[in-house]
Amino acid sequence: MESPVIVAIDGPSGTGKSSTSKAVAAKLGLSYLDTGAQYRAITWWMLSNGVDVSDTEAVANASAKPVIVSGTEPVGPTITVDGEDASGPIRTQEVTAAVSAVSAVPEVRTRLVGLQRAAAAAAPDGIVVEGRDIGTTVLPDATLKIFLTASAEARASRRSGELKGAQSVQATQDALVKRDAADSGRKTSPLAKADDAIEVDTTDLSLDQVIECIVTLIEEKRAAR
Ligand SMILES: Nc1ncnc2c1ncn2[C@@H]1O[C@H](COP(=O)(O)OP(=O)(O)O)[C@@H](O)[C@H]1O
Ligand SMILES: Nc1ccn([C@@H]2O[C@H](COP(=O)(O)OP(=O)(O)O)[C@@H](O)[C@H]2O)c(=O)n1
Repeated sequence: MESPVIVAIDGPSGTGKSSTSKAVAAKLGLSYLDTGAQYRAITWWMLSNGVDVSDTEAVANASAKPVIVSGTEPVGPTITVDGEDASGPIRTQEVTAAVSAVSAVPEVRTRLVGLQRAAAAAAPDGIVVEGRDIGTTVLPDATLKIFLTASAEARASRRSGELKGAQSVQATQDALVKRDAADSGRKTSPLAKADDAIEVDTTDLSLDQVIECIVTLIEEKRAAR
């Protein structure tokens, strides 16, 4: 039997990681894990339980408490915190504004990286895992590593399409750039391209083109084994 294929997809916000990873996993019959959703989930728990997210020690001390479970089916990924569906509340702007501070705390990362490696090891046919440090830290031996990029303008316009006018494109772009800087500048496994990752600039590509490109790269890797 073929050994499971492990695909790491990293990159800044709005480059298309989630949409591409889900579609690629569904096409190839692989599992799917959104690690950003896990960082959002732990952040939501901190905010809901009165933990001051700017207090690193308080966040570290609470980091083992929430029970976070991710469902890895690409057509219907799920996330629960202490048994409660968290898929809606983790997408609020309040969580988005706080997540970089929480995800910079080493104890939070150690906890979630453990869950992420366990999910990859448990995937029967392989998995597509998306995030910021999958190729560099979580799964350094991945079969294929992709680093997605896109201009800040393209990313902001994609995101504000999703927010349906709740925020101006400029405000969305400013918030994205600020979060990328925090994620790239933190000490513990910052957002970074692994040396052996393939960079794909999605600025002028359609979602279908990006999906096709990654499916082809995976098939090439499989054929070479
Ligand atoms: N290549 C692309 N061209 C146009 N829109 C895209 C492309 N890739 C993704 N999108 C759209 O951009 C938005 C953000 O994509 P998403 O997959 O959530 O990015 P990320 O996970 O990197 O933050 C979504 O609305 C998605 O449909
Ligand atoms: N592997 C990962 C994934 C996300 N994150 C953090 O989680 C946040 C939210 O990730 P996300 O993928 O949901 O963000 P979007 O790009 O979808 O808005 C990021 O801004 C990072 O602070 C991380 O630190 N490491």
